[in-house]
Amino acid sequence: MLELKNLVKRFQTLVATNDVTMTFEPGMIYGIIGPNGAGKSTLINLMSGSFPPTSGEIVLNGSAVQSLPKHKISMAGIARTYQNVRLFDHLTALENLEVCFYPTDRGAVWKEVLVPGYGRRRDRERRDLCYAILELCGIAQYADMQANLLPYGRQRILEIARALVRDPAVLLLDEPAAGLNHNETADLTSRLRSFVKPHRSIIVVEHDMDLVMSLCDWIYVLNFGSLLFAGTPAQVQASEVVQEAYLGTTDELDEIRALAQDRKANLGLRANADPQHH
Ligand SMILES: Nc1ncnc2c1ncn2[C@@H]1O[C@H](COP(=O)(O)OP(=O)(O)OP(=O)(O)O)[C@@H](O)[C@H]1O
Repeated sequence: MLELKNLVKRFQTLVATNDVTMTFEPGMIYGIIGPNGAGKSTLINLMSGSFPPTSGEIVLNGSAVQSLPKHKISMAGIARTYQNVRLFDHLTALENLEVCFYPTDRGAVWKEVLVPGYGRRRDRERRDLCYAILELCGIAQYADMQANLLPYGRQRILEIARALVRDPAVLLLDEPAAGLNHNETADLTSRLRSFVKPHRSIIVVEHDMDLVMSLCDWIYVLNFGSLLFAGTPAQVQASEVVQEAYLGTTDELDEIRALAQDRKANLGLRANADPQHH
């Protein structure tokens, strides 16, 4: 279980995260929504250790992790993806997953010397595991293709596949549907459901309301850095406080949907125009 306790993040005078307390139970998919600048990305950056909170606690399965460096938070079981694709462009899809094992390979060097065949067997096991994750993500046919040559939608799934390699307790997805077309988004939605595990929470920050409402078990709504509302998708949709503060009047809902679509399309165009983009 992941708990945020009275989390605060200040950037000079700006309070980007204002006394936020949230709980994420395993086996559930959570959405974090809110208007532009509400503090969604800041929250993901805090949870994944990209920067430390000004105050408050982040507790993963009973241990406070807010002071740990980013790689230790990742090893503790919090994995993330980014708004923009950050793959190793010139490695294959499979290699992009395999590299996740290397920074924590201490001790294995001795075993490779002392135990005949150890290195080869370990590499094969890892390769099989990575291939199985590509299969789970529906992209095994791209295993040997250089990452930057994959279609954009597949690159986004590959990022999620990479985040799954170490079997994380928490999977943080920052705008996973950005740049995806309608069919790709529908495919992503059903795949994300299959990534839920009894020991894992999935947390999605997303502007695509259809995806959030159809996918998430529980939604946290942020506004000006503070937690405005928490509830099921139905409760969020019915909430007047959310409609007023976030969605505006119900008449504006279609407009907001159209804006979200534009944003997705723009991100997709940008990514397609620049496959080297990080
Ligand atoms: N590194 C930073 N330095 C200074 N201010 C920042 C930094 N990161 C975010 N902010 C500010 O914190 C506030 C929250 O930003 P954040 O990106 O978390 O919002 P968001 O809800 O993710 O927005 P969007 O939906 O547009 O991505 C904004 O006012 C933003 O300008």
